[in-house]
Amino acid sequence: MTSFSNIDSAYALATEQYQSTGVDVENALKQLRATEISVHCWQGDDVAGFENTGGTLGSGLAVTGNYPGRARNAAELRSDLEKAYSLIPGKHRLNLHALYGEFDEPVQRTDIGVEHFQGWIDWSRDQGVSLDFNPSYFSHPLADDGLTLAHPDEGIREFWINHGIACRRIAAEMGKTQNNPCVNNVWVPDGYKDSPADRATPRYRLAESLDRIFEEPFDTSYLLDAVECKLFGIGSESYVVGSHEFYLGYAITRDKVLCLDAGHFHPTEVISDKISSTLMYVPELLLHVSRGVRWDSDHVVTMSDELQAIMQEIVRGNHLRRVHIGLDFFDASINRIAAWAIGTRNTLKALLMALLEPREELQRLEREGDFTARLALMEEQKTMPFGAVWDHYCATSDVPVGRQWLDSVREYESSVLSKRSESPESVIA
Ligand SMILES: C[C@H](O)[C@H](O)[C@@H](O)C(=O)CO
Ligand SMILES: [Mn+2]
Repeated sequence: MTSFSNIDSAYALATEQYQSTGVDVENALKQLRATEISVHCWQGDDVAGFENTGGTLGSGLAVTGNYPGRARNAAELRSDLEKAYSLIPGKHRLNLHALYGEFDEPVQRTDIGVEHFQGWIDWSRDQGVSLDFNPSYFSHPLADDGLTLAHPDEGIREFWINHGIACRRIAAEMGKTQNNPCVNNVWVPDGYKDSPADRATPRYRLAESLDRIFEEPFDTSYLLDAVECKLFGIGSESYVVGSHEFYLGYAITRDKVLCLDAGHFHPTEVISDKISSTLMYVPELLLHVSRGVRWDSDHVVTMSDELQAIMQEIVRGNHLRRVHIGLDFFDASINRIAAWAIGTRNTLKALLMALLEPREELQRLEREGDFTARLALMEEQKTMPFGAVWDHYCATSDVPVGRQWLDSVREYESSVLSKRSESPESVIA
């Protein structure tokens, strides 16, 4: 275990070293502390939610693994989230899906209201955790054929439009209560497994449905509408109605937040290179920080080159105020709280690394055409004592330093998670 005096002296040495490159470590930590990551609720229960309809996850989403201890109700999910937040330095948000409402009896998705989320709103106030929201266009009989807002059947389309309208109202209430904008992100699975005969008409239908959903005006100081594209999913391998080009055009023409999910593009295509260009035309971005592996877009976030590039882009472009950083992964093959801790800590670490770059110097060298020095300094940066600054940040934020967080997860696993039944039985609490 690292002692506090070792952490302090390593931090003092690191600060000196960063200072010699012109980097103000305290200022970097101030910016890090001010950045709230929107932690997604669905890692905690394998995207099951609390509708208790017995339906299975579908619409191109799949969670693999059967690690014991999945949260089976809102009380368990909140307890697990509190545990996860206690391992992550800083104050962060919670990203809720509509199917995580608390329902005493079956409620149609068109009829959900803020009352079904009062438990979450009260919890969020007590915890000082602001909420973001998402309509749920999956795990429902009316989404079983893979079409929702672009469905050719008007009645089905209408159902999903009304779900979208209900969700915006809930999100707006959340935003008002917490006194900061709730980002309400729309992702629909719509697409075809095989080559479509008509690529255009479903896209017109999707745009029309979205326009209907967004008709009701809300102040952007408490509701921000975001739209999320995808290249392909399971069952929509040949065609996705809401492609990148579709939503880029939609967000630009309707002044909406564009969501870029790191797992939603071709494996050789990266979202880090899309941040600066899309921000020229849309007001703000929402990122779903994720990690694609082959066909799966949702692995736990690791300290990959792309994660670092995403954070570098945000910081180098001075975009922190216009980019909402959310997470999107689900892994049921490992301890779910550890998954949250690993993914969120990595996201913050990558952001801190980016904040510790001598960016003015790097950009000056580039302007002057000194690409030799630019490359040399970028490479030197990789062996700077970043870990000492991170450890200091964790210690001063009262969260475990280094690998100690894992002990805390293990303790929770044996005292809480292991007591949960393996059956998918749901307990209303
Ligand atoms: C559960 C989320 O809404 C979902 O992961 C969505 O954001 C997505 O990325 C679908 O592939
Ligand atoms: Mn996503």
